[in-house]
Amino acid sequence: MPRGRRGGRVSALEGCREEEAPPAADAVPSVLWASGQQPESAAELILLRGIFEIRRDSCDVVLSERALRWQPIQPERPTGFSDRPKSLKIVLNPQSHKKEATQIYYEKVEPLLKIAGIKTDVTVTEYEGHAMSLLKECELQGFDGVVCVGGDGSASEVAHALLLSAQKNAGVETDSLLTPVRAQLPLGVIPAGSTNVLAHSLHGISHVVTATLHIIMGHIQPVDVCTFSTTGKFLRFGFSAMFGFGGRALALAEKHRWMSPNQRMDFAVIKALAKLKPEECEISFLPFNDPQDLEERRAQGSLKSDCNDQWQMIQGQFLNVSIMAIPCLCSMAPRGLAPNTRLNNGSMALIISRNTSRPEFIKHLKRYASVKNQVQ
Ligand SMILES: Nc1ncnc2c1ncn2[C@@H]1O[C@H](COP(=O)(O)OP(=O)(O)OP(=O)(O)O)[C@@H](O)[C@H]1O
Repeated sequence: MPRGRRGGRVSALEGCREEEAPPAADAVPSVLWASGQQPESAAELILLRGIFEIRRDSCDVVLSERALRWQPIQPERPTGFSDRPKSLKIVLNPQSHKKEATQIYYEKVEPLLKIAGIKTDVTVTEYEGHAMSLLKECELQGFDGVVCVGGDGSASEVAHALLLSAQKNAGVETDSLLTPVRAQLPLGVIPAGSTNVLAHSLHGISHVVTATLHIIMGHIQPVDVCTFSTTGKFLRFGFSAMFGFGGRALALAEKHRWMSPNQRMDFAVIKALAKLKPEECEISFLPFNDPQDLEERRAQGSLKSDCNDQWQMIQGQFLNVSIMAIPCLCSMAPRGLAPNTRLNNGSMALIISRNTSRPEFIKHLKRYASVKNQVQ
C-alpha cells in the first residue's frame, strides 16, 4: 500500500474512482484519487489537507487515514454578481469637473479594463446632449454595458438615453408611464465630476478604481428612477430633483461653469441663500413610512391598486422641496441628502422645508454635513 507524506496508510474507499495522479499533486505521490466525496465518517483522521491545482481546477485535497479525496473548489458567487462584461461602450465627458475625465480614464480606468480583457469603444462627448444623440443612434448590440466617465449631469443623461430607448423598443408610451421598462444594458458610472452623487450612492464612495472594479466584476445593482412630467407630458428620467432653494442653487452653479467647481458651488449657494424665498406649492404623495411595508406591498403586487385612496396632499409655502430616489451621498452629506432611501426599494424620499427664517434654514442645511441624521 502506498503511504502519504506522514506515513499514514492510504487505501481506496468503496466507490472511489482510481485515476492517474495529476502532476500538481506530486506532494502526495502514488495514491488513489477520488473526486467529489466526503470523508466517510467524522471520526476518520485527516492527516493532511491542502489546496492543489488538478487539471487547472483548484481543489481541496484531503488525505485521511483511509483515502485521498479531492473536490474542485467552487468560488462563491454572491447574489447580484452577473457575468463579467467583455465589451463596453465608454461615454466620456472631457469637460467634467476640472476637465480631468480624459486623464482619469486613460490613466486609471483603461489599464484595469485591459488587464481584465474588456474591449472598449470610447466616445468623447463634444457638447451637452451629445451622449443622448449618440446613444439614440449608436448600435449597442455588441456591448455588455455603457460606462459614463463624468459627473451626475453626464450619468443622468446616459441613464435617460438608455431608459428612453428601452421604452421605445418595448413600445411603451412614455406620457402615461407608471412603471418603466428596464434599460437593456447596465450603466457603469466612473466618478469624474464635481459632486458624483450617483457613483457615491452606488458604491458608498466616490472612487475611480472602486467604480472600475465593480464594472469589471459585473456587479449589477438595480436602481430606482423617477419620471418627470409636466401636465401629462413626459420630460425625462432622473434620480432626483430639487425645487425652490436647491433648484435655484443648482441652476446658478450651472450658469457659472467658468468658475472653479468649488467656487461656483459656494457662490451659487450663497446667492440662492441671499435670495431665499418661499414657493407656493401643492404636493401630492403616497406615503410609505415603513420600508418593510412597502416591500411587502410590492411583493404582493398591491402597490398600484392601493394608490388611489391613499394619496395625501399638502399645500403651503416651502423653501425647498427635494425628491430623491437614491440616498444621494456626497462629500457635503456623508450620510446622504436622503439617508432613509434605498437604491432599489421602489420608494423615494420627499423632503420639504417649510417656510422659516434664513438662520433656521442654514442650520438645517449645515446638519446635512453631520453624520447625525436630521431626517427621520
Ligand atoms: N464637450 C462638452 N462640452 C460641454 N458640455 C458637455 C460636453 N460633454 C458633455 N457636456 C455636458 O456637461 C454637463 C455636466 O457634466 P458632468 O455632470 O459630467 O460634470 P460636472 O458638472 O462637473 O459634475 P456633477 O454633475 O457631478 O457636478 C452634462 O450635462 C453634459 O451633458
